[in-house]
Order: sequence, then structure tokens, then C-alpha cells
Amino acid sequence: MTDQGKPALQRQTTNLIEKAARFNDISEKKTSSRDKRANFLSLGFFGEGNPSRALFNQTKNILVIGCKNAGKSLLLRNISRTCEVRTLRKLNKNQNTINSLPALTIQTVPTIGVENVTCTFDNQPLAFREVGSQLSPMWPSYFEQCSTIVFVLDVSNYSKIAGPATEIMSMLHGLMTSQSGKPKSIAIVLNKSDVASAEDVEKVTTFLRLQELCDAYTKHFGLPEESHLAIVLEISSSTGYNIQELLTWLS
Ligand SMILES: Nc1nc2c(ncn2[C@@H]2O[C@H](COP(=O)(O)OP(=O)(O)OP(=O)(O)O)[C@@H](O)[C@H]2O)c(=O)[nH]1
Ligand SMILES: [Mg+2]
Repeated sequence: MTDQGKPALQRQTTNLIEKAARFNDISEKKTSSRDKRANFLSLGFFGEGNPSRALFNQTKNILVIGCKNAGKSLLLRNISRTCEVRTLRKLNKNQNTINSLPALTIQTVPTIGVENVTCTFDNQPLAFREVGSQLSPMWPSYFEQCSTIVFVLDVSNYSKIAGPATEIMSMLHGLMTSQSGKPKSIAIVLNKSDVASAEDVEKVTTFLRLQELCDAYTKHFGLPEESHLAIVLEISSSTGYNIQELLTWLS
């Protein structure tokens, strides 16, 4: 039977099926499977510029520890703000860098117990958990639940530096001797670098042999230096100095 001979409804259906087949054929040739996934994801369900990471990236659990008043809570406030501003700027297709935020002047209160903060940096979900200094004997029990540890060290007062250094050594030793699977990433952040009395961070790093400790830790797990498994970073939770660098390393 010719097309003319077919009932109208059947003809229309055949046309539609042929059209759909042609469209698929063209789309198949034009679009690689990767592009197709990106197109699907860019439908806008997930908000940000490259949402595939938000969908496929697992949340990273980050433990934030350090002595009393080291600046852990203020660091988390600044991290939250930096993530929000960066996301907004990206959405507005403004700029990707955040250089000009005013210093954070909010007052923090000593953390009793545990404080959780979640945010997203470049579509990587991050879950921070600050465990207050009062719980320092229990820090090792939190190691298991995280992939990364940020140890905050206050470098504004030289007399306060020796205590945390011992904590860092015992933490690294504990992690090296534990049998848990994947090695944890470690950032030792030298905070309050904005304070006039702050020790020269290179001096602190050398004095406490922090870089050597990080290198030994990385080597212990058979990883090259370039893996940046353990890093030392000068920051200021107040001015935001190097917060973006820390977030880049974390994500
Ligand atoms: N100038 C300056 N002050 C800071 C910085 N980071 C923290 N502070 C101040 O140090 C004090 C303690 O900061 P927190 O963030 O509460 O310290 P913490 O480590 O969370 O303290 P605990 O929860 O008690 O263990 C606050 O008065 C902060 O404003 C910094 O980078 N520069
Ligand atoms: Mg706190």
C-alpha cells in the first residue's frame, strides 16, 4: 500500500516516528555521550555552572582541630562566606577569584563539643566538623570518619606554639601507625598571620620541622611530594588570606 492509501492517523504516526528517528540520528552524530550527559545536567536542576561535579562528587568530610582560640570557628565562618561569594560570582559570570572581601569582624564563642558547617566550593560539597579543644583527648576517635584533617595553629604568640606542635606529631604518628585504609590528607594551617606579633611563618615551619614532618608522612604512604597529601599553609581566618588556596586544596 502507498502512503496515500494509508489512513490519515497511521500516516501521521509514521511521519512522526521517521522524524524522531532522523532527529536522534543527527543528535547522535553531533553529540558525544559526554556532551549529552553535560547537556542533561545543564538543564538547571542543580543550580551552578558545571553541575556534574555537584551530582557526582561525594561530600568530603573534613575534621578541623587545634588548640583553644587557634581560630577554628572563625576559619569556618570565613570558608562559608568565601564559598557563597564565589558561587554567586560564578553564577553572575563575574570573576572567579575573591581577592577583595573585607576582614571578618564577627565575634566567635568558644566551641563546646562539636560544630558542623557545610558548604560547596566549585561544586565540591564539603562538610567541616570542628571538634573543640576541650575534646582533644577524643580527636583520634573522629579521625576514622573524615578524609582530611585541618590542624589550626595560632602563630600570633610564640609561647603558644610548642604545645600544638606536640599534638601535631602525635596525630601524624597515630595516623601512620593506624591500619585504616586510605591515608588522610593533612593541612597544618598557620593562622593569625595578620597579627603584627605573628611569628614569621617560615621560622615557625623550620623551628617545628613541619615541612619535614609532612614529607615523612607523605613518604610513609608511598606517595610523591607532588601529591600534596600533607601541606603547611599560612592563613588568616580574619582577613581571608590564603583561604581560597586552602579551599582549592580541599576540593
Ligand atoms: N587577628 C586574628 N584573629 C583571629 C584569627 N582567627 C581567629 N581570631 C580570633 O581569635 C579568637 C578565637 O577564635 P575562634 O575561631 O573562636 O577559635 P577556636 O579555635 O574556634 O576556639 P575554641 O572553639 O575555643 O577551641 C577570636 O577572638 C577570633 O576573632 C585571625 O586569623 N586573625
Ligand atoms: Mg571554636
